[in-house]
Amino acid sequence: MGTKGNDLPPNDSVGPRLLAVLVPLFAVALVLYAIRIWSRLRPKPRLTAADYMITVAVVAETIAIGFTIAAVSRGYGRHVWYISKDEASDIGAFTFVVFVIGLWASCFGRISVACLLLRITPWPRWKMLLWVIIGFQLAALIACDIVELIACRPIRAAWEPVPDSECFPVEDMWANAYVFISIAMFSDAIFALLPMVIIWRLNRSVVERTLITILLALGLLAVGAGIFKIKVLKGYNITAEDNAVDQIPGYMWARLEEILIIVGACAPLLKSPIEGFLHRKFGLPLFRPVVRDLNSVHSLSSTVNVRRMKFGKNQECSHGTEQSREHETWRPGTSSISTEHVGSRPMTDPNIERWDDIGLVLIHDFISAADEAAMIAAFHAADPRTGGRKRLSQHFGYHFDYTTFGASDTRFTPLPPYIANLLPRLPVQEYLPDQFTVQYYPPGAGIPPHVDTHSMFSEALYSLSFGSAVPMAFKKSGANDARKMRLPKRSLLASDSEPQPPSADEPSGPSDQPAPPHPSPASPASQQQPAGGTEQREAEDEELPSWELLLPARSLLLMTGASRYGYTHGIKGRKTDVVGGQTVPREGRYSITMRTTRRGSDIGCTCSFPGVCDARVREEQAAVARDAGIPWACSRR
Ligand SMILES: O=C(O)CCC(=O)C(=O)O
Ligand SMILES: [Fe+2]
Repeated sequence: MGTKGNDLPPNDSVGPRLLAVLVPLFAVALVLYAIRIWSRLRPKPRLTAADYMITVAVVAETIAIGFTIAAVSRGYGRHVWYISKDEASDIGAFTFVVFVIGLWASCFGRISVACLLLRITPWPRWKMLLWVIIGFQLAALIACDIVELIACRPIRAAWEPVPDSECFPVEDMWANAYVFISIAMFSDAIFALLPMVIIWRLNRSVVERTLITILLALGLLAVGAGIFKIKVLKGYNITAEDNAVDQIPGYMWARLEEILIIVGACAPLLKSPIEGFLHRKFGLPLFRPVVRDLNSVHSLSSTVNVRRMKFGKNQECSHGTEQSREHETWRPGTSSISTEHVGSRPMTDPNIERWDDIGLVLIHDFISAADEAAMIAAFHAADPRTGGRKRLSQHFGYHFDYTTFGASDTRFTPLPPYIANLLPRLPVQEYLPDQFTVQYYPPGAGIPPHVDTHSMFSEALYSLSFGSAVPMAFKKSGANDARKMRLPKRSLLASDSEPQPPSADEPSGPSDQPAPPHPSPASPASQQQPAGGTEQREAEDEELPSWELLLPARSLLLMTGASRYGYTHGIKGRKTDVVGGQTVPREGRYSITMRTTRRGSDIGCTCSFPGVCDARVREEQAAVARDAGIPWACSRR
């Protein structure tokens, strides 16, 4: 020993202080992890790759902390002169395990964050980057652990003196560590940056976005710990006699980094539990979209007394089976819709027509003639075709996905100014559309009757009409529509590039339906669930209320509640329409359909119109198949 007698430092240990920092923080990480997994398992299991990855990280860190405690109990943290040979050997072996396994905790923690970001990132380039990061993390983990394990022959020489052993040169081991640290820092920087970019583009309330950002920012603490680790490692002398004690600060920062990665990865998932807690304890509203009074946002209505528009309880697409069962009593024709209310105008503003009982609002002159001309020019600058017979579509924001009737996760086209400028003026401001389909309907083109997918899009749907007027046909959904939902293929395809199958629902010829709408009350027969076969169902569906509503050029239609969930809408493919008793030839008509996508656990629907809810239909099909013993793979949730 080089240091003798009085020169020896006192026989104390920094080990307990090391544990005093690491153990409580690790306990916090475990609690966060438990809450995360708990919230992902209830009401029904929704574990994703990110959850499995973080579980690997937590198991690895549990082992690392366990071996750290074992090492401290054998004297890790004491000066070398007060440790026996056996203790030194144990400490060396235990901390060796921690170095090898600790890498798993940090790597799988980062991979878990990457999996989470992959789910919410719409941009393919960022997705690619995330996959590259996952690849690098795995490669670095494997390479680092292999180097650690083969560095010394025999392996024991890595932590205790062994005669005639051979180890890699110290410089090579440092190079290995620096490569790993660089990859880690790069990944952490991306993880810190990317969520900010994504979250602030989501159509969520500012409060919600701020909460998610703060929670995600916790991950930045791990970056800080990584920087400290590098700092102390730089000053570390591996050949110093008392190097086990000198190692402790670097050891502590390395474990802190691992634990903070786990904390950072779990924290954003706590949004829902925190939201629920704030709601229960302090009565704060849930982060749910709320519908604003048209008066307060729309200049056209600023001087009139518009009835406040809210989603009634039986119109809201809410979560919870109990509530949805309760709503199953809803039948076409039994709501408070009657000719008394429908078609009347409860306000004096001639620009706004509304049918509150079915949640339908039509705002006339929503855009100016100059805006209309600019929109038409913008559409044809991108697609000059006007002579065809088929509907043409252009997609902005998340593209409409004609295979799922939802929105693409990956295809996103930034909004042109003419669409972006509409957003602040939309009546429902609490959530804004992020899926836009601009369509051109040449004379004779239409769109089959359909209910926009319940599970994939939020309640409010918009259709902005321009170019010319067209009657939109509404019909209460009946058993026949429910039957159609069960067919494997439905199609709204229409553009030349996306051929539209012929639809029996699109007869040509003049309309004999007047506008504005006057749906007749349903006959008692239609209020019963039909018991007979297809023909009987179709016959009964014929009796359901239907009407056509003329959508004038420059008007904005807002569908919510029953008109959104419980009615089909469509445009008959005709060359002429009867408007006010006059036969009017159709002209080219344009529309912008605006929808808000549901993502992740928001997908799915237990709303008041289960008969035509696509999510419910899939669940039913899966249940039937399960009961019949047929393996069924389809479940969107
Ligand atoms: O063109 C319209 O106004 C409506 C289009 C529509 O219903 C749809 O794309 O789902
Ligand atoms: Fe639609």
